[in-house]
Amino acid sequence: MLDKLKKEVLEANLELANRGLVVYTWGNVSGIDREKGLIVIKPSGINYEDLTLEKMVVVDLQGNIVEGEYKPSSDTATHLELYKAFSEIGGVVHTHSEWATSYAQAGEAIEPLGTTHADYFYKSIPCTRDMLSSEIQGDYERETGKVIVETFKQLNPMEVPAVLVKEHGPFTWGKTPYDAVYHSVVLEEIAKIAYKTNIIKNHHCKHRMKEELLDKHYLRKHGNKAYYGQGK
Ligand SMILES: O=C(CO)[C@@H](O)[C@H](O)COP(=O)(O)O
Repeated sequence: MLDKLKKEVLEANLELANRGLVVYTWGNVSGIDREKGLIVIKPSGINYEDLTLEKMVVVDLQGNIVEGEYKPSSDTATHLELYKAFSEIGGVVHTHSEWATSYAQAGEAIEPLGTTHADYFYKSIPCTRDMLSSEIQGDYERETGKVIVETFKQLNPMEVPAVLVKEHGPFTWGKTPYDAVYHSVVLEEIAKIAYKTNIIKNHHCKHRMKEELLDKHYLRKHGNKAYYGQGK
């Protein structure tokens, strides 16, 4: 059952690892067959290199295991909330990738700073609000999904296919599991570039080496003449 989707989800999980977005068993990818109302997701706690088609887990939209010997990812309830709320998505990814997770832990959105961002995400990439104690103590993963959906009340999830869950990490989505992984890879790059852009903007021109040291080294290497004087 769902052999094609299982293959897509397996390959998407392996792509996540190949792209260096996950360490050990962190993160997970799922895909949905909307006609059947079934979701294929990574098994919980299994290393990426040990993943096989047979180990993929099939659940229904209530999270009941329909097929598979392993426990579904501990984030399954979050994935399910997103599939229920975002009708156009076909795949969901969660990672703890370094740069996007750093923004999530800091509780900071990633603002659009250049065309690289704008090519993939229309507006800021939001960070969710603080979770309430009742949400944390309750079904945290389901409540995480509901808070993500709440964050997108005024946003189109197909225009901004990513979110930073505060004090946790990023979730991305797309029309297919591969599409969702693609957005995770792009998100990580954009987070890295955004951080470095902000560092440059806040610290640039505040520092310059000593002029005499610049002169001494450059002129010593270039025959005591500035390039224009070498006549070459
Ligand atoms: O966010 C978390 C833990 O903080 C999870 O995503 C783990 O990183 C992976 O859990 P499984 O998918 O293996 O249950």
